[in-house]
Amino acid sequence: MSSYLRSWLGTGIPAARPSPPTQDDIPVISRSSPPPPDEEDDGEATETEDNSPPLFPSPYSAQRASSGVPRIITDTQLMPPPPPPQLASRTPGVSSNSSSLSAPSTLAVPYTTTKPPAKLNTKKKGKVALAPGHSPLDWANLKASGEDLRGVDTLMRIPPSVLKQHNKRDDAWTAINGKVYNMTAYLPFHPGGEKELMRVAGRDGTKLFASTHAWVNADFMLDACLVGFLIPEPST
Ligand code: HEM
Repeated sequence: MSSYLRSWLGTGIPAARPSPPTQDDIPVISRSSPPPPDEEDDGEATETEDNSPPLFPSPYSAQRASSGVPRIITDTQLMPPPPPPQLASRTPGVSSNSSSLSAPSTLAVPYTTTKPPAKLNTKKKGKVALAPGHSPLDWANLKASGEDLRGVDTLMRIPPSVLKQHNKRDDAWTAINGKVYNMTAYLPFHPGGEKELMRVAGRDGTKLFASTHAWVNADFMLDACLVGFLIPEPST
């Protein structure tokens, strides 16, 4: 049994010992311990309660006598730690691995924090400052007011030649997706400005409208301004 324990406890302990420990090398055990086996033991429990666990190895075991208290081998003793990374000479975001084909170092600073942000398209997209009382909400209120924004009594079939005549600021029509709108009242409400809106006055503005803001619902914005439907030019 003791040889088994010795082999178990001896795992990882350097084989070469300077000299076998003497009795003086064995640590003094100061706590109350069971009497040595050669002392008399009447087998009765002691009166004071002793809840301390027995010492291991047993204070009088051959194991303790021969080798002293076994050393506890730590992981560091078994396997030396890796060499420290060259933190001082490290360039943030650049892998210390020289191979360009290798995977990026996990210590590398995330790409997003090292790369300067791509230049945002700061070019003004053309939103203009609308005059007071010409916000989108004001336009919605004007539409709902019931005021006549069409300028015509009935919906018409409008050929391009007729549309072309309504190309002035005070009389501006345009066709979008086959519907013709009188956009005169809307001009000061247009977030892109009157000038841009006038580019489609008197003509089919479907293409320009869609390429500028396909997300805008022209049918909803100008429903109160509908004057008719675009038809092909009648042949003469
Ligand atoms: C005739 C129908 C049109 C209507 C109902 C209309 C409506 C609108 C609306 C609601 C916005 C605000 C969009 C937003 O904030 O997302 C807007 C912005 C704009 N519109 Fe129009 N628009 C029309 C035609 C045009 C045309 C023909 C042009 C000419 C290029 C144009 C140029 C612009 C521009 C440059 C902006 C600012 C875009 C931005 O800020 O991103 N619009 N328009």
